[in-house]
Amino acid sequence: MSDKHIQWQPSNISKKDRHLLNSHKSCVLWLTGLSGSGKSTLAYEMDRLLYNQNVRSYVLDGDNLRHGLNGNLGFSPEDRSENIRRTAEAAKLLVDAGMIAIVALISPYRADREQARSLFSEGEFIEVYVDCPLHICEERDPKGLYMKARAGVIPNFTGITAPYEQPFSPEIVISSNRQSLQASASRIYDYLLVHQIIENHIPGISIE
Ligand SMILES: Nc1ncnc2c1ncn2[C@@H]1O[C@H](COP(=O)(O)OS(=O)(=O)O)[C@@H](OP(=O)(O)O)[C@H]1O
Ligand SMILES: Nc1ncnc2c1ncn2[C@@H]1O[C@H](COP(=O)(O)OP(=O)(O)O)[C@@H](O)[C@H]1O
Repeated sequence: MSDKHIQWQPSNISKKDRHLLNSHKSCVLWLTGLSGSGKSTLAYEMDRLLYNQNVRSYVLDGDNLRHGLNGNLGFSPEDRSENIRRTAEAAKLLVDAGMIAIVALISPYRADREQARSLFSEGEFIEVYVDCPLHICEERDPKGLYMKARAGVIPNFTGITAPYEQPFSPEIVISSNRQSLQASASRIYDYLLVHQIIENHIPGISIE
């Protein structure tokens, strides 16, 4: 809650000025989906793709944020809401700084995602549903967490003992069990081009 004695300090440089400097617009790519659906893999692939096209981007990954900014939060519905609120505020700062913020959070509740969306202007919040059937995520189990959740070692595990609410109308749907990683990244890249958030840039430094 903001205090009535705290005033907003305006900047001399607008978001539009930063877009001019960067030669691209800014937005948030909000990747939501089950654990193991491929959010982090896709987020970092997008980051590399954008970097190689001279586009400023940065990944806010749930696991990483829970080591610092969100380190005091657990997995109750209230803590997940707070996790999403803080991450959305951090993404808003990156968008204000002229960057493409790539958020990879399970963000299982629709209401929390809608709250996050409400912080942004029209067209700035791009919800990407990383769709993957639970049984495939469980087969992948890249961190062995589903096994622990089934064994009762991890409580409130999304998809097993806690809910995941699918988005009703995400801007982009990725089926990570049917599309390759490269095809998924290209799909998002094309969305950014079509919506004139980025243009085809002259490639700069290349990261393999
Ligand atoms: N109970 C429970 N449920 C779901 N996930 C769990 C849980 N406990 C730990 N983990 C690990 O934490 C990562 C999810 O963190 P998020 O910040 O993305 O979650 S949330 O958006 O607040 O729901 C998640 O990362 P991803 O697998 O990358 O999604 C897990 O590695
Ligand atoms: N098309 C795909 N897109 C993303 N990940 C994929 C794909 N196919 C297989 N995978 C694998 O699925 C796993 C997804 O793990 P991760 O990216 O950590 O998911 P999440 O961040 O959603 O928990 C990785 O081991 C990745 O290699």
